[in-house]
Amino acid sequence: MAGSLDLPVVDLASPDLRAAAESVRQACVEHGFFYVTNHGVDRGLLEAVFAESKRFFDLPMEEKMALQRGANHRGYTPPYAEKLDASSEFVGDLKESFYIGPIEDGDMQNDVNQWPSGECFSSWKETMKLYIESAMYTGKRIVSLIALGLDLDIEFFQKIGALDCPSTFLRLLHYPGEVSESDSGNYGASAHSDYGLITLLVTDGTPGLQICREKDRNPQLWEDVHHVDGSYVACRALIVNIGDLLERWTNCVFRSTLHRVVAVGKERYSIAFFLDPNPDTVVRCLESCCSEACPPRFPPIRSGNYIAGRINSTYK
Ligand SMILES: O=C(O)CCC(=O)C(=O)O
Ligand SMILES: [Fe+2]
Repeated sequence: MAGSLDLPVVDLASPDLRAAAESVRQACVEHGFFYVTNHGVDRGLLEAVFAESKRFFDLPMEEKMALQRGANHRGYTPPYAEKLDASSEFVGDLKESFYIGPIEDGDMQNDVNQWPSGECFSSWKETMKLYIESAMYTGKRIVSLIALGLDLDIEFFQKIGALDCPSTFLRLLHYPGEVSESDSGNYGASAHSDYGLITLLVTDGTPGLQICREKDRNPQLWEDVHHVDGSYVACRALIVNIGDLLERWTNCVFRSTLHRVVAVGKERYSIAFFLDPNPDTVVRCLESCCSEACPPRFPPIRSGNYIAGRINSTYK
Protein backbone atom coordinates (compact mmCIF):
# COMPACT_ATOMS: atom_id res chain seq x y z
CA MET A 1 0.00 0.00 0.00
CA ALA A 2 1.22 3.49 -0.82
CA GLY A 3 0.59 6.49 1.39
CA SER A 4 -0.69 9.65 -0.20
CA LEU A 5 0.79 13.06 -0.45
CA ASP A 6 -0.01 16.64 -1.33
CA LEU A 7 3.08 18.13 -2.91
CA PRO A 8 4.09 21.68 -1.99
CA VAL A 9 2.77 24.29 -4.42
CA VAL A 10 4.86 27.24 -5.60
CA ASP A 11 3.15 30.19 -7.25
CA LEU A 12 5.41 31.41 -10.07
CA ALA A 13 3.46 34.65 -10.34
CA SER A 14 4.32 35.64 -6.77
CA PRO A 15 5.76 39.18 -6.74
CA ASP A 16 7.87 38.21 -3.73
CA LEU A 17 10.81 36.41 -5.37
CA ARG A 18 12.58 35.74 -2.06
CA ALA A 19 9.48 34.08 -0.61
CA ALA A 20 9.00 32.01 -3.79
CA ALA A 21 12.69 30.99 -3.68
CA GLU A 22 12.35 29.99 -0.04
CA SER A 23 9.36 27.77 -0.81
CA VAL A 24 11.26 26.22 -3.72
CA ARG A 25 14.19 25.54 -1.39
CA GLN A 26 11.97 23.93 1.21
CA ALA A 27 10.24 21.78 -1.42
CA CYS A 28 13.61 20.68 -2.84
CA VAL A 29 14.94 19.79 0.61
CA GLU A 30 11.86 17.95 1.82
CA HIS A 31 10.38 16.41 -1.32
CA GLY A 32 12.52 16.98 -4.40
CA PHE A 33 9.12 17.44 -6.08
CA PHE A 34 6.70 20.35 -6.17
CA TYR A 35 3.88 21.83 -8.20
CA VAL A 36 4.17 25.20 -9.85
CA THR A 37 1.07 27.22 -10.62
CA ASN A 38 0.71 30.36 -12.72
CA HIS A 39 3.66 29.07 -14.72
CA GLY A 40 2.73 30.88 -17.90
CA VAL A 41 2.57 27.81 -20.16
CA ASP A 42 -0.56 28.32 -22.21
CA ARG A 43 -3.30 25.84 -21.41
CA GLY A 44 -4.39 25.60 -25.05
CA LEU A 45 -0.80 24.73 -26.00
CA LEU A 46 -0.68 22.01 -23.37
CA GLU A 47 -3.96 20.54 -24.61
CA ALA A 48 -2.58 20.64 -28.16
CA VAL A 49 0.56 18.73 -27.09
CA PHE A 50 -1.61 16.05 -25.45
CA ALA A 51 -3.80 15.81 -28.57
CA GLU A 52 -0.80 15.55 -30.92
CA SER A 53 0.84 13.01 -28.64
CA LYS A 54 -2.29 10.82 -28.67
CA ARG A 55 -2.49 11.16 -32.45
CA PHE A 56 1.01 9.73 -32.73
CA PHE A 57 0.60 6.89 -30.22
CA ASP A 58 -2.69 5.90 -31.95
CA LEU A 59 -0.74 5.01 -35.11
CA PRO A 60 -0.25 1.32 -35.99
CA MET A 61 2.93 -0.09 -34.40
CA GLU A 62 4.57 -0.49 -37.79
CA GLU A 63 4.32 3.24 -38.50
CA LYS A 64 5.60 4.16 -35.05
CA MET A 65 8.53 1.76 -35.43
CA ALA A 66 9.51 3.53 -38.64
CA LEU A 67 10.57 6.38 -36.34
CA GLN A 68 12.28 4.17 -33.78
CA ARG A 69 14.81 5.89 -31.53
CA GLY A 70 18.34 5.49 -32.84
CA ALA A 71 21.79 6.19 -31.45
CA ASN A 72 21.07 9.88 -31.09
CA HIS A 73 18.26 9.09 -28.69
CA ARG A 74 15.46 10.75 -30.65
CA GLY A 75 12.25 9.16 -31.82
CA TYR A 76 9.95 6.35 -30.77
CA THR A 77 10.63 3.87 -27.96
CA PRO A 78 8.16 0.94 -27.87
CA PRO A 79 6.82 -0.75 -24.74
CA TYR A 80 9.44 -2.87 -22.92
CA ALA A 81 12.39 -1.15 -24.67
CA GLU A 82 13.31 0.90 -21.64
CA LYS A 83 13.89 -0.26 -18.10
CA LEU A 84 14.33 2.70 -15.77
CA ASP A 85 14.99 0.42 -12.80
CA ALA A 86 17.77 -1.95 -13.83
CA SER A 87 16.85 -4.29 -10.97
CA SER A 88 13.26 -4.78 -12.22
CA GLU A 89 12.49 -8.47 -12.81
CA PHE A 90 10.51 -7.58 -15.94
CA VAL A 91 11.94 -7.25 -19.45
CA GLY A 92 11.11 -3.56 -19.53
CA ASP A 93 8.62 -0.85 -18.57
CA LEU A 94 5.07 -0.85 -19.98
CA LYS A 95 5.16 2.65 -21.38
CA GLU A 96 5.88 3.75 -24.92
CA SER A 97 7.50 7.12 -25.49
CA PHE A 98 8.73 9.58 -28.06
CA TYR A 99 11.85 11.72 -27.60
CA ILE A 100 12.53 15.10 -29.10
CA GLY A 101 15.94 16.68 -28.53
CA PRO A 102 16.92 20.32 -28.97
CA ILE A 103 15.59 21.67 -32.26
CA GLU A 104 18.23 23.55 -34.20
CA ASP A 105 16.85 26.92 -35.16
CA GLY A 106 17.22 28.18 -38.67
CA ASP A 107 18.74 25.47 -40.78
CA MET A 108 16.36 22.54 -40.42
CA GLN A 109 18.86 20.42 -42.35
CA ASN A 110 20.76 20.17 -39.09
CA ASP A 111 17.75 18.91 -37.19
CA VAL A 112 18.49 15.33 -36.17
CA ASN A 113 15.06 14.77 -34.60
CA GLN A 114 12.58 12.42 -36.20
CA TRP A 115 9.11 13.71 -37.05
CA PRO A 116 5.88 11.96 -38.05
CA SER A 117 4.79 12.96 -41.53
CA GLY A 118 1.51 13.15 -43.44
CA GLU A 119 -1.42 15.48 -43.43
CA CYS A 120 -2.68 14.70 -39.93
CA PHE A 121 0.73 15.61 -38.53
CA SER A 122 1.05 18.94 -40.33
CA SER A 123 1.12 20.94 -37.09
CA TRP A 124 2.85 18.30 -34.96
CA LYS A 125 6.39 19.64 -35.12
CA GLU A 126 5.34 23.28 -34.68
CA THR A 127 3.28 22.36 -31.60
CA MET A 128 6.21 20.51 -30.03
CA LYS A 129 8.57 23.36 -30.88
CA LEU A 130 6.29 25.92 -29.23
CA TYR A 131 5.94 23.76 -26.15
CA ILE A 132 9.69 23.24 -25.85
CA GLU A 133 10.24 27.01 -26.05
CA SER A 134 7.61 27.65 -23.43
CA ALA A 135 8.86 24.90 -21.10
CA MET A 136 12.40 26.20 -21.52
CA TYR A 137 11.36 29.71 -20.55
CA THR A 138 9.47 28.48 -17.48
CA GLY A 139 12.24 26.04 -16.60
CA LYS A 140 14.83 28.83 -16.60
CA ARG A 141 12.66 30.88 -14.25
CA ILE A 142 12.47 27.94 -11.89
CA VAL A 143 16.23 27.43 -12.09
CA SER A 144 16.68 31.10 -11.10
CA LEU A 145 14.48 30.55 -8.05
CA ILE A 146 16.52 27.47 -7.22
CA ALA A 147 19.71 29.56 -7.37
CA LEU A 148 18.17 32.21 -5.14
CA GLY A 149 16.96 29.53 -2.74
CA LEU A 150 20.57 28.33 -2.49
CA ASP A 151 21.71 31.87 -1.65
CA LEU A 152 23.47 32.12 -4.97
CA ASP A 153 23.29 34.87 -7.56
CA ILE A 154 19.87 34.52 -9.23
CA GLU A 155 21.76 34.10 -12.54
CA PHE A 156 24.26 31.59 -11.14
CA PHE A 157 23.41 28.74 -13.53
CA GLN A 158 23.35 31.14 -16.50
CA LYS A 159 26.70 32.62 -15.52
CA ILE A 160 28.50 29.28 -15.35
CA GLY A 161 27.16 28.47 -18.82
CA ALA A 162 24.89 25.62 -17.71
CA LEU A 163 21.96 27.13 -19.58
CA ASP A 164 23.83 27.99 -22.81
CA CYS A 165 22.44 25.46 -25.27
CA PRO A 166 21.20 23.29 -22.42
CA SER A 167 20.66 19.64 -23.12
CA THR A 168 16.87 19.47 -23.31
CA PHE A 169 14.66 16.51 -24.07
CA LEU A 170 10.92 16.39 -24.46
CA ARG A 171 9.56 12.91 -23.74
CA LEU A 172 5.96 12.19 -24.69
CA LEU A 173 4.69 9.23 -22.70
CA HIS A 174 1.79 6.84 -23.12
CA TYR A 175 0.92 4.17 -20.55
CA PRO A 176 -1.41 1.28 -21.47
CA GLY A 177 -4.75 0.71 -19.71
CA GLU A 178 -5.32 -3.03 -19.36
CA VAL A 179 -2.19 -5.13 -18.96
CA SER A 180 -1.81 -8.87 -19.54
CA GLU A 181 -1.48 -11.42 -16.74
CA SER A 182 2.24 -11.79 -17.44
CA ASP A 183 2.69 -8.09 -16.72
CA SER A 184 0.94 -8.18 -13.39
CA GLY A 185 3.21 -6.29 -11.00
CA ASN A 186 5.12 -4.58 -13.78
CA TYR A 187 5.40 -0.78 -13.81
CA GLY A 188 4.37 1.84 -16.33
CA ALA A 189 7.71 3.42 -15.51
CA SER A 190 9.86 1.61 -12.97
CA ALA A 191 11.60 3.37 -10.07
CA HIS A 192 14.23 5.92 -11.04
CA SER A 193 15.48 9.39 -10.37
CA ASP A 194 15.91 11.81 -13.25
CA TYR A 195 19.45 12.47 -14.35
CA GLY A 196 19.94 16.17 -14.82
CA LEU A 197 18.96 19.53 -13.42
CA ILE A 198 15.16 19.72 -13.32
CA THR A 199 12.21 18.00 -15.01
CA LEU A 200 8.89 19.67 -15.80
CA LEU A 201 6.10 17.11 -15.92
CA VAL A 202 2.47 17.45 -16.93
CA THR A 203 0.04 14.56 -16.68
CA ASP A 204 -3.47 14.05 -18.02
CA GLY A 205 -4.71 13.73 -14.43
CA THR A 206 -4.74 9.93 -14.37
CA PRO A 207 -3.15 8.70 -11.13
CA GLY A 208 -0.17 6.38 -11.04
CA LEU A 209 2.78 8.62 -10.15
CA GLN A 210 4.40 7.73 -6.84
CA ILE A 211 7.46 9.08 -5.08
CA CYS A 212 9.82 7.64 -2.49
CA ARG A 213 11.43 10.42 -0.50
CA GLU A 214 14.05 8.33 1.28
CA LYS A 215 15.73 6.13 -1.25
CA ASP A 216 17.96 4.41 1.31
CA ARG A 217 15.20 3.55 3.74
CA ASN A 218 14.31 -0.12 3.99
CA PRO A 219 11.56 -1.00 3.24
CA GLN A 220 10.93 1.88 0.88
CA LEU A 221 7.86 4.01 1.49
CA TRP A 222 6.00 5.04 -1.66
CA GLU A 223 3.49 7.87 -1.71
CA ASP A 224 0.86 8.65 -4.37
CA VAL A 225 1.19 12.11 -5.86
CA HIS A 226 -2.20 13.83 -5.92
CA HIS A 227 -3.22 15.62 -9.05
CA VAL A 228 -3.69 19.37 -8.80
CA ASP A 229 -6.45 20.00 -11.20
CA GLY A 230 -7.41 22.93 -13.42
CA SER A 231 -10.32 23.81 -11.16
CA TYR A 232 -7.85 24.59 -8.39
CA VAL A 233 -5.55 26.77 -10.43
CA ALA A 234 -5.94 28.96 -13.49
CA CYS A 235 -4.19 26.48 -15.76
CA ARG A 236 -2.82 22.97 -15.54
CA ALA A 237 -0.17 22.85 -12.82
CA LEU A 238 3.28 21.60 -13.71
CA ILE A 239 5.13 19.13 -11.53
CA VAL A 240 8.80 19.98 -11.08
CA ASN A 241 11.34 17.49 -9.85
CA ILE A 242 15.03 17.69 -9.10
CA GLY A 243 17.52 15.60 -11.05
CA ASP A 244 20.68 13.84 -9.90
CA LEU A 245 23.05 16.56 -11.12
CA LEU A 246 21.34 19.13 -8.92
CA GLU A 247 21.56 16.67 -6.04
CA ARG A 248 25.30 16.41 -6.70
CA TRP A 249 25.69 20.19 -6.95
CA THR A 250 23.96 20.57 -3.58
CA ASN A 251 25.71 17.64 -1.90
CA CYS A 252 22.31 15.97 -1.35
CA VAL A 253 20.82 19.05 0.36
CA PHE A 254 18.30 18.93 -2.50
CA ARG A 255 16.77 15.55 -3.20
CA SER A 256 16.66 13.83 -6.51
CA THR A 257 13.68 11.79 -5.46
CA LEU A 258 12.94 8.27 -6.66
CA HIS A 259 9.67 8.04 -8.56
CA ARG A 260 7.73 5.52 -10.60
CA VAL A 261 4.41 5.11 -12.37
CA VAL A 262 2.27 2.16 -11.31
CA ALA A 263 -0.29 0.57 -13.61
CA VAL A 264 -3.77 1.71 -12.56
CA GLY A 265 -5.80 -0.12 -15.23
CA LYS A 266 -6.44 3.13 -17.07
CA GLU A 267 -4.63 4.59 -20.04
CA ARG A 268 -2.42 7.52 -19.12
CA TYR A 269 -0.56 10.24 -21.04
CA SER A 270 2.12 12.54 -19.70
CA ILE A 271 4.70 14.99 -21.01
CA ALA A 272 8.12 15.26 -19.41
CA PHE A 273 10.57 18.05 -20.27
CA PHE A 274 14.10 17.47 -19.05
CA LEU A 275 16.15 20.64 -18.64
CA ASP A 276 19.74 19.53 -18.21
CA PRO A 277 22.95 21.56 -18.16
CA ASN A 278 25.05 22.20 -21.23
CA PRO A 279 27.07 18.96 -21.62
CA ASP A 280 30.37 20.76 -20.93
CA THR A 281 29.22 22.08 -17.56
CA VAL A 282 31.33 20.71 -14.74
CA VAL A 283 29.08 19.89 -11.81
CA ARG A 284 30.97 20.31 -8.55
CA CYS A 285 29.67 20.66 -5.00
CA LEU A 286 28.58 24.23 -4.21
CA GLU A 287 30.64 25.83 -1.48
CA SER A 288 27.54 26.64 0.56
CA CYS A 289 26.59 22.95 0.58
CA CYS A 290 29.79 21.50 2.08
CA SER A 291 32.01 22.04 5.07
CA GLU A 292 34.77 20.21 6.92
CA ALA A 293 32.14 18.25 8.79
CA CYS A 294 30.19 17.59 5.60
CA PRO A 295 32.69 17.14 2.74
CA PRO A 296 31.58 16.76 -0.90
CA ARG A 297 30.07 13.34 -1.45
CA PHE A 298 30.71 13.28 -5.20
CA PRO A 299 33.73 14.21 -7.28
CA PRO A 300 33.23 16.90 -9.95
CA ILE A 301 31.82 15.49 -13.17
CA ARG A 302 31.15 16.78 -16.67
CA SER A 303 27.39 16.89 -17.14
CA GLY A 304 27.46 15.26 -20.59
CA ASN A 305 29.51 12.31 -19.30
CA TYR A 306 27.25 11.74 -16.34
CA ILE A 307 24.05 11.79 -18.39
CA ALA A 308 25.48 9.59 -21.15
CA GLY A 309 26.46 7.02 -18.51
CA ARG A 310 22.96 7.00 -17.05
CA ILE A 311 21.31 6.67 -20.46
CA ASN A 312 23.59 3.77 -21.37
CA SER A 313 22.54 1.84 -18.29
CA THR A 314 18.83 2.39 -19.05
CA TYR A 315 18.92 0.83 -22.53
CA LYS A 316 20.49 -2.53 -23.05
O1 LIG B 1 4.75 9.89 -16.53
C1 LIG B 1 5.09 10.31 -15.44
O2 LIG B 1 4.26 10.77 -14.63
C2 LIG B 1 6.52 10.25 -15.00
C3 LIG B 1 7.50 10.12 -16.13
C4 LIG B 1 8.90 10.09 -15.67
O3 LIG B 1 9.21 9.98 -14.51
C5 LIG B 1 10.00 10.24 -16.64
O4 LIG B 1 9.73 10.20 -17.85
O5 LIG B 1 11.17 10.39 -16.21
FE1 LIG C 1 11.28 10.53 -14.20
